[in-house]
Amino acid sequence: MKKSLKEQLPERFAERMERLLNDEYPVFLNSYDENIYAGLRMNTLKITPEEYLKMTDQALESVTWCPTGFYYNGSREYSKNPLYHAGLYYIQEPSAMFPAQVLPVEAGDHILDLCAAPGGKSTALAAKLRGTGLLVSNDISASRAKALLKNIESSGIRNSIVLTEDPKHLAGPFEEYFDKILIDAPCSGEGMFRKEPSMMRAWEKNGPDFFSKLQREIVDCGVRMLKPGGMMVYSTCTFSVEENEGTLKYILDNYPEMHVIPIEQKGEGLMPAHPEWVDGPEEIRYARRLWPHYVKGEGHFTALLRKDGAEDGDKGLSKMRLSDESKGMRELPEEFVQFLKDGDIRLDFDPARLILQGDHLSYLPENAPPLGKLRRMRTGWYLGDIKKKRFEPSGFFARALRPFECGHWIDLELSDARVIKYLKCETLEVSSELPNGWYIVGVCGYSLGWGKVSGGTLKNKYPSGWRWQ
Ligand SMILES: C[S@@+](CC[C@H](N)C(=O)[O-])C[C@H]1O[C@@H](n2cnc3c(N)ncnc32)[C@H](O)[C@@H]1O
Repeated sequence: MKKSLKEQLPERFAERMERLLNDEYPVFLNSYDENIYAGLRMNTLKITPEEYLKMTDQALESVTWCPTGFYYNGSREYSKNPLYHAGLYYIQEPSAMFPAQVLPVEAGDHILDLCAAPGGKSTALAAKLRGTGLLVSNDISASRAKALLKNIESSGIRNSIVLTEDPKHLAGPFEEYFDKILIDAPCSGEGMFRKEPSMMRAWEKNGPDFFSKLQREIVDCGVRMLKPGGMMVYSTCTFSVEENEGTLKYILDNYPEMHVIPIEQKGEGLMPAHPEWVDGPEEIRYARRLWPHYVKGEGHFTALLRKDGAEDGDKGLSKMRLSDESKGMRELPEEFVQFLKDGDIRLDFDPARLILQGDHLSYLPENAPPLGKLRRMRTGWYLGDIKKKRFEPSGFFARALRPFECGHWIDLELSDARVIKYLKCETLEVSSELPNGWYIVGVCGYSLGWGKVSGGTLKNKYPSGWRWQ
């Protein structure tokens, strides 16, 4: 007979939890018999929750600790919905919405998401920035960062840089550079055993001892990169004391300028952390534990910290120690100008922020830092390629455009069969009256990608890697 989830828990894990939770342990254990919760978070760069709820008859219940988050029934319908493909919402485990919600983001902030793949928290932080400032999303794993890049691009985020560096290589050049930092640390994943039972096997190989050491190395880098007066979120999806209260105690012991501060965001079932478990200072209690027997979500831990010192308001200007090898342009390339004119694109581009790397034309976020030789996947808004004296726009360019920014826009109703055909990269029939040229194909006013019209037929330019399966 197949073992229940409870019976599959690693023995050492079960023993530790029993010791930790005492009388509460049986209730905690029973949570493994309960269903997991599926969540989605609205991408407010594109739509507000109110606008989305008006558009749909879906029954969505609010996540109490995230105003843009909702529970849904877990049906595949949500990931097969063209509105999902248009980047209107991100599918995210409800407890995982808490850390980005907790970071108080202000317009113009320079934010670092240090362990960012696959981008659940980066996409939320970008939405909070509302197109201002800069988001640097980093993950040490280049393979995991591919998913991060796709999520950033399909969410229509223009002001981000995606790096794949070891945090140790970032700490020097970005010393005291960031206003806000989120460290959603690699961890032993105990809080995810119910959702992803395969993590139990991984835990047996590398558990809390392994991860708490790694977390300390990462937070050392994070603290260095935080400006005086800046704020940092530290989060994990594990229960272990070493990786949660233990890492906070490590930060407080080693960096007297860092303090754990109260989290303003309220929500049902959020519980205080436990300084007494590590014989640590009382302020550790401000951090929040999300236990599966108290919240409608998986296990998580989140702390908000502040570094002493006054914020100087001088966002992003710092002692960067890298040379700038990607200089902006003096004027817009001819091919790009022609494309903007033909596609009736109503945006002003500052040539000094345009960079050409090989064929790739990108638009840098305002005051983007020089990156020297740091390993990167994207520098800003990747617009397209200049090839054979022509500009070929990227899917990312399309995704971040809104109807009032582009006159050549073919908008389809959700019920139009051509929407799915488009997402499957098929050719579409369009009105023969449409002048030839590049067009955005949109659904309900939200951009999906490019197409090229010629004599009543639209040649599909949807990125093949994004193809509807
Ligand atoms: C919990 S996951 C991050 C999830 C992500 N924040 C999100 O919301 O989608 C932790 C990430 O840390 C990355 N990681 C592991 N070791 C790292 C290190 N030394 N520096 C930076 N990232 C690291 C892993 O590749 C993994 O993607």
